[in-house]
Amino acid sequence: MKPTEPTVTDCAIRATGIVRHIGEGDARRCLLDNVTVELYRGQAVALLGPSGAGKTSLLNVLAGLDVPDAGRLQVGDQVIEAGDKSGLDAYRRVSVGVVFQFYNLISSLTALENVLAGAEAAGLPADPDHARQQLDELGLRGRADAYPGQLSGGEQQRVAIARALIKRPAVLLGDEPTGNLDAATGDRVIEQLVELTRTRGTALLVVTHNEKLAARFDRVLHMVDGRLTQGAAS
Ligand SMILES: Nc1ncnc2c1ncn2[C@@H]1O[C@H](COP(=O)(O)OP(=O)(O)OP(=O)(O)O)[C@@H](O)[C@H]1O
Repeated sequence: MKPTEPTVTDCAIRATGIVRHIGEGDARRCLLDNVTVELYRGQAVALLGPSGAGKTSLLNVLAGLDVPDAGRLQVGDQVIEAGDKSGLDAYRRVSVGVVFQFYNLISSLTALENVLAGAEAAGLPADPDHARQQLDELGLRGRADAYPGQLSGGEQQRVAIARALIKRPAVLLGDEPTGNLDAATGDRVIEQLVELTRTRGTALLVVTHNEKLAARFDRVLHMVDGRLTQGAAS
């Protein structure tokens, strides 16, 4: 079931007028050209576009990993202007979870310890019961004490999702989170992500090349040459 039409108060994060360049002098080029986008609580959004369109660049700005040259991020009452480093650090730590194509789990830590590391990075107390519950929610009951090397790709990605969600971020971002998985496993991971988005009221944005997967989302954004061409308004 799709969520009801979002209202302005359902906005989890708003990025306004985001501009990002890279390089100097003649080599300077524009990666993000005045991008404005809103993500809503409980709404799953896919970001499609050709290779080099700027999808990862946008995700990295929304994740607080890259600093834009201009524009602002707004989450709840908090407004972070371009250049506000401490605001961006707090935003990244508290408000955003990110999952990547290659999971980025710490191989010397168990699944449970990886999830606890996600809580600690957000300044939350390490609560093993809560971390176990988070793993259970992702269908990983009984796998908490396994190391990443003992888990399948799909299981590792679900641990990475649990690690990102343990702090209950306002927004969860995925950069090709199924890119390293077979089609059936990728499908199940997306299904779980969309389901969790709805049950928890998190906003979800997933970069994908896969148009079939994109059809599983509530809304699809298209990016070309650093601009959102379709779907930026909900
Ligand atoms: N650090 C960087 N230095 C130089 N160029 C960069 C850098 N990061 C990105 N680019 C360039 O910016 C453009 C946008 O890259 P980006 O990774 O955001 O695109 P994308 O849409 O995610 O592509 P893909 O689908 O292939 O992952 C590309 O032309 C890329 O080569």
